[in-house]
Amino acid sequence: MTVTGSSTTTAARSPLATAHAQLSSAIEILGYDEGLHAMLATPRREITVAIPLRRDDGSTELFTGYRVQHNISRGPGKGGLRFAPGVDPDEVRALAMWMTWKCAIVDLPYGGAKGGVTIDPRHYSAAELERVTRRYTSEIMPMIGPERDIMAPDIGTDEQTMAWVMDTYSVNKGYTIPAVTTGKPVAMGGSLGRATATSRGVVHAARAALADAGVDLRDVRVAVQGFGKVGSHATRFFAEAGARVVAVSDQYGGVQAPDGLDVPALLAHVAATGTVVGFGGGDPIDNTALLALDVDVLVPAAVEGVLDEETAATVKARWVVEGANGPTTEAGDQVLADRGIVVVPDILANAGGVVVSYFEWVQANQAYWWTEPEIEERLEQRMLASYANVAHVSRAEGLSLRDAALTIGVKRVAEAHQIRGLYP
Ligand SMILES: NC(=O)C1=CN([C@@H]2O[C@H](COP(=O)(O)OP(=O)(O)OC[C@H]3O[C@@H](n4cnc5c(N)ncnc54)[C@H](OP(=O)(O)O)[C@@H]3O)[C@@H](O)[C@H]2O)C=CC1
Ligand SMILES: O=C(O)CCC(=O)C(=O)O
Repeated sequence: MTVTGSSTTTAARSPLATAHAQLSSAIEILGYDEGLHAMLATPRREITVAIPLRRDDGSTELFTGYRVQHNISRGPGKGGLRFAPGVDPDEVRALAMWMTWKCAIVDLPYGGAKGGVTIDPRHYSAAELERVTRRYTSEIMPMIGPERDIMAPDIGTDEQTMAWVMDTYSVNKGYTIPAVTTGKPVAMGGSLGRATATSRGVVHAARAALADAGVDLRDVRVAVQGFGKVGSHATRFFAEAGARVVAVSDQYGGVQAPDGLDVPALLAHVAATGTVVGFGGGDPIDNTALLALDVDVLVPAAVEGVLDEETAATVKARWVVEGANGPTTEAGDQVLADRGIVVVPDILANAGGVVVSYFEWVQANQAYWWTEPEIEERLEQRMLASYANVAHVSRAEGLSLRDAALTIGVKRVAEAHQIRGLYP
């Protein structure tokens, strides 16, 4: 297949190579032809923008930003904005493609999109990050909007970033348009429950997968890689549900305690120091060793590609529940499958965030706000129903959970194309 607009010569471990391999697998299972394959593999629209920054010290730096709308057949583009030093166009394309399948799997009226800026936010002041965010937003303005493409936080961005995007967009339009972003502060149109939604969804998905094997969450040991917005709340919810969280990490390193970490004390340590490293209630562990710990459930909740052919061979967990997007490479996936390890895939396991983003968008469009119990209940229903559907297809068709989820998502998107008359 020749795919225009995206590199097919990406290194075997790149997120885009992984995303393309996953799509190819779904296309083969579904028996779709090469024309449809090429269309589903190719982003509908992309923009690359230059972002000059006047630094606080008066010097100037230039950054590059991207927004990719992978698919918009089921509705507007939807997906996060990432600030990280490794952001490149192919990574954003992969992340946008995963958003398309994810939104379709949990049956949201959205396509898939993603954005990124190649910047390490740890090295810039809040005022500098605000200027970068506003310039990025101004540059991509023609592509976004509540009916076109709706942004949310991802790695290196947060609710403050979404407030700046929303304000920049609104000021340019001349009136307040809260529905252009989700994951905003609750005080200005954000939804209750969005900040914790991805993590709650991860725990719902883990609980459902364990239940399929007759295992209770209270009887498992969990390791979580990544202690940001997804990993930190997931750690808390696993512990609150009675699981024993025995290891966590961030990009500086990790901490383990075989009898279980004291999670409230760990959260207090991170609030005080900004890292899990140095927590007195455990021993140091590095990120690679964490993946190989003797646990029941492993939750990669940091970056892509950490479970490759080599590291997957060291995993001792029975379940890998993907909080991060794309943590497992194609080769890593095969190794895990060969070893009988159940992978609850990212496009299902971490969909809780976009589900509550959808709730936030609906609330903003109606200017009517739901209660937290309403949101939590609807999130749980959506996650469990989506998991049940994926598990059913997996059993009925003899597919891995990833292939089952992919075929559901890809099929729904292909059907939208066919019904709208865009294909054939
Ligand atoms: N936020 C959301 O709602 C959603 C996020 N996701 C995905 O979840 C993952 C995490 O996102 P999020 O929590 O929002 O991002 P954050 O920026 O809040 O946190 C990222 C975490 O990963 C750690 N990290 C970064 N690089 C590495 C590394 N090389 N090894 C180990 N840890 C590392 C960071 O460490 P440090 O704290 O030291 O910087 C931080 O703890 C991403 O894959 C994202 O796409 C998926 C769905 C929704
Ligand atoms: O909440 C959203 O809109 C998207 C979150 C996101 O970027 C993701 O699910 O990967």
